[in-house]
Amino acid sequence: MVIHVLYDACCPTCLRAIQLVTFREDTLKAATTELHPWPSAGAEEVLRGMAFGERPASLRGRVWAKLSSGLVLPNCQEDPMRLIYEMEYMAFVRLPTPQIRAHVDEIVVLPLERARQDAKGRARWWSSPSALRSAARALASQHFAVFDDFLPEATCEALAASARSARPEMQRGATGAASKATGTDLAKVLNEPSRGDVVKFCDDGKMSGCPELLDALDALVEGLQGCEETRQRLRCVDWANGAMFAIYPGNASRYIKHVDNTLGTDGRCLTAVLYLNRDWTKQHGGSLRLFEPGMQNCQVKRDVEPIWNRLVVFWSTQEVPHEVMACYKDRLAISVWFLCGAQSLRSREPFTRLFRPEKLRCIAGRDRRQRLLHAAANQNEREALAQLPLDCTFTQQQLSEQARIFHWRTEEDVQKDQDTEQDLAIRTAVAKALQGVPAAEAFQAAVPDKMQSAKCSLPLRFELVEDFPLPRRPQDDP
Ligand SMILES: O=C(O)CCC(=O)C(=O)O
Ligand SMILES: [Fe+2]
Repeated sequence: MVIHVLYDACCPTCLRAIQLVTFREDTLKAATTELHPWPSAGAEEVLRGMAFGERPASLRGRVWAKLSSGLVLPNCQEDPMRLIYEMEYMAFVRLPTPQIRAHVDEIVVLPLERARQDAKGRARWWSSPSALRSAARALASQHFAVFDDFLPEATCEALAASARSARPEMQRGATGAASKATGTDLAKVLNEPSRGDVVKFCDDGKMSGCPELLDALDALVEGLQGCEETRQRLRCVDWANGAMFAIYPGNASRYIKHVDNTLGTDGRCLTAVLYLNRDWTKQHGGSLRLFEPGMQNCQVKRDVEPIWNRLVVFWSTQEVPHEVMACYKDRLAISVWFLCGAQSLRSREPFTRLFRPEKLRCIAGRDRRQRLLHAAANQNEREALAQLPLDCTFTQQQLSEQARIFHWRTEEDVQKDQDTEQDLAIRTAVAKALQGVPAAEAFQAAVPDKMQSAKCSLPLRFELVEDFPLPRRPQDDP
């Protein structure tokens, strides 16, 4: 299980990228890659193993990698950190120990499973007070909850049929980078192997099965709002976007580890995903992998298989980094995000979406105006909100005014606040190494002591945190 890396051995840019990879491999103290200079017999062998569509026309000036899942990462010479991310993942990822597994099952899986069985096939079994309480406890303590048999069978069938008929219109799912890219950059970002699904948003909620799905999800969220453990957190969660139909089309497609609401500014509070895959087995891959809190955390909390009529809900925050593991068969998922009005008021994009009823609906038939006012932090904000039309596009002048009243912050400002000194140091070091400074030297200067002996196993790509507590390997457990 290694990453096969093919590179043009005569290209200086490729060689610098490979130097960085070699440096990281040494400091990881784990064999994660096999390097194949091109041209060579070894490189030809790896190329022969690639499906026709994945094979580069030529490796001149290029670094390509083939991951152990079979997925191909093209053009790593442009961004070697993508490859280093994969190496770090292999070296650091820790599967749940039997103890973690038992603990998570005890809190999250078993209570809801018991409630489901006790309900003996009753529709909306999850809406009983005791089931809701179990779900609220699971969310509060482990940040996620799983519900099997969530919808009536006929609704699932309708949704699956909707997905099949929408498939020709589905487009590659976008990662955060897409919002900043334009033109050819955008095309590149949308062809990323980091996210391989095709998606379609059902904004008007009219696709067959959608009204029933949204109605059930609203009822669930409303139920959770009545539970002590989740009441405060869901206090201003009155909003939801249209359902996103997503198909991962096999071929080792996946969605790498991420947090939905990365900066905690886009308004998303709770993620709900319904899976509609019959006869799904382990061989098909495609589990939703949930990690312990913090993007740098490599400890897996639980893998959830995307089986027919299973709903998983989790916080959209840094508490739940997650990924979709490589899929080897079509995998259908429908996601809906529930948003917090109070958070949405604090920055421009989320704010303006509150005034676009065709993009963002108020859940459970609630009154838009009333929920807007409820989200306000003070009288001044309430007065401003009371005057705005509920469906409006803002002029520049209006936007400046709202920015002042609601103290909007830009993503860049928030990102800067969240960047640690080490993040900056690493970015600088990587840039230097790519300009030709020997990697050891670049990192020595930029991250003094951090890359030395005992601490050298820290992830580069994730935040470098002082004394980062590396989860223990399962076999280290007493
Ligand atoms: O399909 C899934 O299991 C989760 C997808 C996901 O993480 C996302 O679209 O943000
Ligand atoms: Fe996600």
